[in-house]
Amino acid sequence: MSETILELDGLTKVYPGGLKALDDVDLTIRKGEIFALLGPNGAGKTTLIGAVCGLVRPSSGTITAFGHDLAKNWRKARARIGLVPQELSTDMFEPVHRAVSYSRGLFGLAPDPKRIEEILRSLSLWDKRDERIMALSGGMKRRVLIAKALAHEPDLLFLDEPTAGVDVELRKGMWAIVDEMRGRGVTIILTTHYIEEAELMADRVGIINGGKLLMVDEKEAMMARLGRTEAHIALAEPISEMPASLAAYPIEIEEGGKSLCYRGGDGTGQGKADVANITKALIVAGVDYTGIDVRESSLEDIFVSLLGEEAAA
Ligand SMILES: Nc1ncnc2c1ncn2[C@@H]1O[C@H](COP(=O)(O)OP(=O)(O)OP(=O)(O)O)[C@@H](O)[C@H]1O
Repeated sequence: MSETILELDGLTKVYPGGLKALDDVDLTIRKGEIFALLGPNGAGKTTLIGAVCGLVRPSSGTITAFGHDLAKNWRKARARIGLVPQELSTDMFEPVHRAVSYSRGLFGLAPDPKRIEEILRSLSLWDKRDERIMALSGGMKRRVLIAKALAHEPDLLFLDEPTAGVDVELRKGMWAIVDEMRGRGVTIILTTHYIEEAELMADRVGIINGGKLLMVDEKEAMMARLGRTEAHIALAEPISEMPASLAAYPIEIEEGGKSLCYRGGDGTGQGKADVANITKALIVAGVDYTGIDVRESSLEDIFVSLLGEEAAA
């Protein structure tokens, strides 16, 4: 088990006015992992990041980063944490290079032009280094945000919706950058609406809604535990009754008898095996079919059904 670098214990934030944006959140982040925090709008993701980065004062609970209690020793821990916020709020009039160098200095690190050049080059910003940030495209501005966060060589990096509103190409570029940072041993916590992004990048996933962390698990384990298989079998002739040999399966007659729908399995291949057995049983029962469409559920299906269950509870 690798080293814990961030620990939230009972973290709660109640905003003035009474809104509970974080509700007793416990979370442990391990060195080197990519953790995706998934949640709908207003779930509390940005508040959680803000609490760790010193932008939001927790109402109760503790945050321990790199062994320091943030309430007592904020500066030491904060110097090792980078934040790529959703939007650029300052520096608009500054040239790229100066803004990024300045970010490094903010954390008390000595100037290191070589390192800044390396960062700017890796983000394809070197050619733009003398341009004012305001003159850059949205995608380039986002890269500047990343460059600023990397300038002080953080060990823990927060990416708040890194690819919201960016085109597919830049999104892929961003994933490549995240991958490269992972390779350098940086621990990454990213928030995202794009579940595909979590599915692709994350080692572990946390699902947050209404300030509550509903579930945290290894991505693969979550998908195996909560995943389902859905199969639609189109029949050659409509049927009105299910063959008796299929009674034990989670299967229903749909489309007025024209198709059968199987919803079951456990995300580990059981569903596919069931579907194979069902098709054999259909042949034995003399029910002919013309096509089968099998789909394994995605993290998105799991996410949607978890939120749905919570709303129904
Ligand atoms: N400064 C504030 N004062 C009062 N309420 C706030 C403040 N900041 C956030 N909130 C509220 O707290 C809740 C959580 O907001 P937060 O920004 O953390 O959610 P989020 O998960 O990051 O959402 P999004 O995906 O839309 O960015 C929301 O209901 C929001 O309106």
